[in-house]
Amino acid sequence: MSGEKSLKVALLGAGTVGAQTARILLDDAQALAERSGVSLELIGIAVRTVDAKRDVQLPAELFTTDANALIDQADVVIELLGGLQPAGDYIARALSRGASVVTGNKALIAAEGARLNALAAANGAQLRYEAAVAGAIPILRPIADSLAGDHITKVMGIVNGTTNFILDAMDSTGAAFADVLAEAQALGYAEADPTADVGGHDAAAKAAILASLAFHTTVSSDQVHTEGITQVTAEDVAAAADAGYVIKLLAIAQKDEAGVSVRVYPSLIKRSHPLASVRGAFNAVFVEAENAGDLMFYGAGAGGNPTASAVMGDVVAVARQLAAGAPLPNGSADLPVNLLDFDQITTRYWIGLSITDQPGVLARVADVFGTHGVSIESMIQHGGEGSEAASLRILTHLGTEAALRTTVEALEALDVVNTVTSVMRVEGN
Ligand SMILES: NC(=O)C1=CN([C@@H]2O[C@H](COP(=O)(O)OP(=O)(O)OC[C@H]3O[C@@H](n4cnc5c(N)ncnc54)[C@H](O)[C@@H]3O)[C@@H](O)[C@H]2O)C=CC1
Ligand SMILES: N[C@@H](CC=O)C(=O)O
Ligand code: NA
Repeated sequence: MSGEKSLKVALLGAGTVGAQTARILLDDAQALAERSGVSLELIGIAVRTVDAKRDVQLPAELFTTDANALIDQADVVIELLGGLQPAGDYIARALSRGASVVTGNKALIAAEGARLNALAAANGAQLRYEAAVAGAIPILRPIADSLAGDHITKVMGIVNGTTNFILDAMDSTGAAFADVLAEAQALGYAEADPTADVGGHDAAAKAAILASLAFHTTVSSDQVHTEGITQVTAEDVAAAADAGYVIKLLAIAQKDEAGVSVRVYPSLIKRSHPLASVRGAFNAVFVEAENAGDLMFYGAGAGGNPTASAVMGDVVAVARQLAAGAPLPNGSADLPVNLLDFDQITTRYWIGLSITDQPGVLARVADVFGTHGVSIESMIQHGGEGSEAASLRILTHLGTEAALRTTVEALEALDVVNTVTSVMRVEGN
């Protein structure tokens, strides 16, 4: 396709992100042509319903319900439908005929990225997905290109806008999470099925993509230890605040001599930590590399316009490469991965207990921690006077997940413990 003065662009989907992408393609056509070295002609938009109400007024003649016919005429296909299918088949169809693809579909890339990347390479096509991780933030290209001469050891960040929006509102207004979720959905941050957000699966897909690129390997979302925020209560948020912490859903990909660990869970971080000030639907990602040291990337992690910006950045990158007829860069996603068992991970923990307040109870609880090799940093008790139950929040020093699991099991079996109300990790310094 090199040497063409115009590239035919097919858009699949005109939802939150697709509609804004179409707007930019149409409104900024001249600037995009100048930056790409080739003009980008939007030849059609595949949708389910041609006359559905949309966020942006778009020319009716562009709409079609025949995605396959549209893909078969395109040089570049932008997939913004979401979900594994039919998005996966559409992308494979495009790549198989040598058309390049830009997508924001983290669920699909985290599940089938290796196969689709191989298909792209085999057909001389490009597959780009900057929008899939942390919305508008340029993070995949910095990891894959700017840091290609370094060794990344850790990527840690807030990569889901919906859950950050919810946790931030719970922290600043004391709201319960169900009340804030509807607002995040209305603002276009949430996935079509918001359980992907609140269950941590969206962040897990992003963590898998980050780990794959950072460590030049293939990690899929089902290899990511995943916990969401559905169990986080207003009481947890308030107790964390009292202790000087804020709760954030973190995605962490880490590599050392022992192996690679990729995990997503709600974590306490100190209020003075830079991630604590990431508010609303904003995202932030820390990258640690051997030579570069610490880097931080921050910006809008969700929403139509920010995500469309990342999509369009990829479209221009694809177009430049096609216009130049340059050979595709070599990827290096083929190193074997030694994924650590989650039990081997070491962090600090914050454990909430409802206890029967009676003499000697604290000593018995402390003894359980000691017996399982988890050392306590601090213990805070609330309530209990004049009533039977008291709440206890315990912060530990470093311990393994295996030790934590057996500690929690032993606590649950203790007659003075009514329930273990929460178990969270503490991250950052
Ligand atoms: N909304 C956001 O903030 C972000 C979204 N993304 C990703 O971008 C993609 C699109 O997300 P949104 O625009 O938010 O979703 P959306 O649900 O607003 O839009 C998707 C559109 O595709 C249409 N669609 C779905 N299946 C179809 C099919 N088989 N044929 C024709 N049309 C079909 C839907 O009717 C809907 O209009 C997803 O992969 C999502 O994960 C990525 C980053 C941020
Ligand atoms: N639902 C996602 C959208 C962007 O990836 C989020 O909330 O971050
Ligand atoms: Na991004």
